[in-house]
Amino acid sequence: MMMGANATAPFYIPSSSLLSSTTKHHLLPQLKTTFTPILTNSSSSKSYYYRHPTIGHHREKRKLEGFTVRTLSSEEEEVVLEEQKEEGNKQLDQLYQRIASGEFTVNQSGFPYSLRNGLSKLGIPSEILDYLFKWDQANASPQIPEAKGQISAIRSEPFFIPLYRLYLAYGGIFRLTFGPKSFLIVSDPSIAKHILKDNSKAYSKGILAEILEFVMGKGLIPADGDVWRVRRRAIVPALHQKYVAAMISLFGQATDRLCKKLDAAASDGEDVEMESLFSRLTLDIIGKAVFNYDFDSLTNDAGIVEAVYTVLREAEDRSVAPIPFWEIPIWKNISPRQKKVSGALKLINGTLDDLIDICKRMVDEEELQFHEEYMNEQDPSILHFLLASGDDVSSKQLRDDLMTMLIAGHETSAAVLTWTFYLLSKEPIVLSKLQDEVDSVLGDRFPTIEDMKKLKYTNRVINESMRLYPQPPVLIRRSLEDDMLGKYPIKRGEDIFISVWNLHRSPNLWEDADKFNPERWPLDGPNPNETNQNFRYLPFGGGPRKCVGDMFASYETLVAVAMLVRRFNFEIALGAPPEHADPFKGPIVVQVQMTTGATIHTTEGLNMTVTRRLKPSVARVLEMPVLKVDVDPYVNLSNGDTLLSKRGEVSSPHS
Ligand code: HEM
Repeated sequence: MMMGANATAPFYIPSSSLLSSTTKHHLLPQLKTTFTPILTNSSSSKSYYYRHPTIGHHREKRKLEGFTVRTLSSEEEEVVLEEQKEEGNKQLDQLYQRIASGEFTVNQSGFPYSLRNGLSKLGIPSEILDYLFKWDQANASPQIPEAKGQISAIRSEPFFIPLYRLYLAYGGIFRLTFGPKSFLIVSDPSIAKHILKDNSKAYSKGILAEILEFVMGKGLIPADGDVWRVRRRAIVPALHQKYVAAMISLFGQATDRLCKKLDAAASDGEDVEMESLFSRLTLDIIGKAVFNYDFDSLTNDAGIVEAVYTVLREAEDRSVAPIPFWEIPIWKNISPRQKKVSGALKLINGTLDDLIDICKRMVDEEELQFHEEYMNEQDPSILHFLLASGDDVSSKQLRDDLMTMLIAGHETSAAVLTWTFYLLSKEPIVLSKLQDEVDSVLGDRFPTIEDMKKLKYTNRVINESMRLYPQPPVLIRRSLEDDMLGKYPIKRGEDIFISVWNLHRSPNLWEDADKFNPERWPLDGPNPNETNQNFRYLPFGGGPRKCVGDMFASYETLVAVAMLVRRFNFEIALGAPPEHADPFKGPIVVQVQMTTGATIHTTEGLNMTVTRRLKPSVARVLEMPVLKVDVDPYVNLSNGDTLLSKRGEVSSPHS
């Protein structure tokens, strides 16, 4: 699809006088789907502004016949952006006023506090009160700043967004109270390091373990204490270097299947919903990698694939549910949804048991010489390694671990890919730089382990995407004993959210924190991680419970991004969900909305238009005199392609 000359210029539908309120009522919903509002009913001008990337397209223009529509001049555009910014500031001011009014602040209790409060109301200046109550302050421990609110305030948007606003107001640690529930929200790198690494023994997975029990049992993510120690020691060796290197060809083959699907969509001119495709890509990969099972979910939707998604959605819904409805005994038996979840779990568990049996038989028949980098060529899966290692474990525990890895290694990688492509669609310069690197490193080959080090810029793009969209956006812990967090004492049993989102987007820790800027990570610098970034960057967590699949996931996303951008260009599709001005970020426009379960999802999918790329080298050849031969490069082929596009497209990679 060609872009018009004013491709990104906002359009302006002059004031409401042109649109009667009935017309507006009937037409605006329609216009909204076609022309995305960047600000409606602005207070100063009562006008409607629209921005649409393909406004130059004839079909779109016709929809506005009967209305005066014109492009905003650059001065007008500035006014619009200024208005947006003002609107954002106004809302932020309102939030601060509400905070200052004490709406969110829990009253401290006790006689000294009441006395001080009473004297203050009588007009005694605060300096005098400070002097009088010095003894009280000296004896009391510092109190963690406290905020309270309505659960509905958090449920209207992804919960980490209000947590970010409260962080800006309350700082690196504060208590958030909703009715009887209370959480500590940590957004300070040194406190995060203390909890995750320095004093990690004093913390458990808390609520997370309770929520995930139904699906992961005592698998590695929810497990604590001895079970965790034993299982971690058994599983980590299975992800040795030789295994991860072997996985690279699996990543390549799976991505190639996705390329074929996109190829078909590009030929048919159909838009594609990339979020679900990424989810299927990573499900296919993790199934093979963990227990040698081909879900083939890119072509198959039924049975086990549907069961996996039923269970995943349930786990995600439970993780953001205000009350544990699933614990109501009668609910389990009568709720159709809960019955569906039980059925799905039964099917998955049965399949896993079968796979464990098959693998056990394979291991029994094998002439086995187990060593550190052991790998069965026919079945390099983690399950095969564990059984061959003589892992002395119950079938239930093994199943819990497999299920944990299936979930942990699936939605996370899919979410990283989704948001990376979303970010790339917004920054064509980054995309073309990325394509240059991939062209020169890979050519038409499948990627190999050696390429992983060479795809430096691709890696930086993914590092930056994981900074802006960390998966998961918060890490959950519970204190097992009294402890000190910074200068604040805390009691045993505190539920803690470490907001990776806040750490990764803190204006105090990052320059232009909200900007997608892969260049912030120098190509010749170290690969950023929690250690060299002093716990301000935690894409894979940190300390003893750091992700066991970090290298696996890094290579998986590298291969997928490299192979996809080599072959295609990606743009947000026409008719994708409207852009919304985010009042808290001034003129920055978010086009794809977020929602959460365990990872950050889009609300309506990532709809993209995918077009095949022309190889730069071919384009250059075509500019040369060679073109004088009798072949018209633009001649139409029977399938609607031109010869140019046929020749210029990057062919399917071959090993
Ligand atoms: C880009 C993809 C991935 C991201 C962003 C990611 C992120 C994380 C994070 C942040 C943690 C720490 C959780 C915490 O401290 O509470 C974690 C733990 C874990 N991850 Fe990943 N992960 C990814 C891929 C994978 C893959 C592919 C696997 C398996 C092959 C995996 C397996 C695990 C396991 C088993 C744990 C728990 C470790 C433990 O508690 O000892 N992850 N992951």
